[in-house]
Amino acid sequence: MDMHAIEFVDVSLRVGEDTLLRKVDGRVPKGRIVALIGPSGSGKSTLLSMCNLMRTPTSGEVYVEGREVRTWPVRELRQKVAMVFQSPTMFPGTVADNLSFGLRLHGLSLSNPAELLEDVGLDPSLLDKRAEDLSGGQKQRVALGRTLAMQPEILLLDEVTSALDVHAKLEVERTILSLHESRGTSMLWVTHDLAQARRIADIIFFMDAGELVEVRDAAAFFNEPQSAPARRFLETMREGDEVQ
Ligand SMILES: Nc1ncnc2c1ncn2[C@@H]1O[C@H](COP(=O)(O)OP(=O)(O)OP(=O)(O)O)[C@@H](O)[C@H]1O
Repeated sequence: MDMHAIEFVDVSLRVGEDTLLRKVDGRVPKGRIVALIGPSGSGKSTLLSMCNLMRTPTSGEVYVEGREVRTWPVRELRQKVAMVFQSPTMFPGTVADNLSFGLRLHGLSLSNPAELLEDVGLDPSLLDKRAEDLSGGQKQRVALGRTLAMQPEILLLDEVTSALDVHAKLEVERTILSLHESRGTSMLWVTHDLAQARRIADIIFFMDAGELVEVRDAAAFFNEPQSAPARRFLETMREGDEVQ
């Protein structure tokens, strides 16, 4: 039995002259939340993209539930490992249409859209509204609901609250945490918000210049980062006003 949702083994990615990822080794244990943090351009989004075959390594392997990603049928993999982005795209049509979008691509329909909407903290009366008329926070919840309709076991979250105001950010964050509790979904969550990383993470992955420099228990990391780049990063972020 494999206890890891995702496992990176010596993963490198080179594009032309550039090395985007350098010998990344790390594990996302099943049912845990890993916050992926680090300076802009350090390779966080690139690392996420290796988990569902949006990109493939130049060398090394990525395992999802013990199976190397390149041996998964791509549709099956993307059902199991779903991604939510910073700015949710709403398709023309109603909220209900948007919730069932992924399932329809697989020739399936959504059995209980009202319940799904409640799961992401929205009122079922919104089902018939035009999705494009929703607020940013509501759109992000619909995007989450659309992803959850596929019943993924692993969620890749790429700065999913950074386009939201503080109130909507906390609400969406709480929604994700309660889904995590009820469904046990494993998560690899990129965030620029250190206060958020402290609130949500079991484990921290700290990246710098394409390397996964620290993989640590979250409390231990914030108490005492071990590497010089992590210490510098925490100091810079604490001086900035991004963190409240
Ligand atoms: N196709 C590509 N070819 C060359 N360089 C690329 C390509 N895609 C991304 N990069 C570079 O790879 C580096 C890592 O990018 P990535 O988006 O993964 O960083 P990030 O840590 O997610 O940054 P941010 O926090 O700003 O979103 C950046 O320097 C980026 O410019």
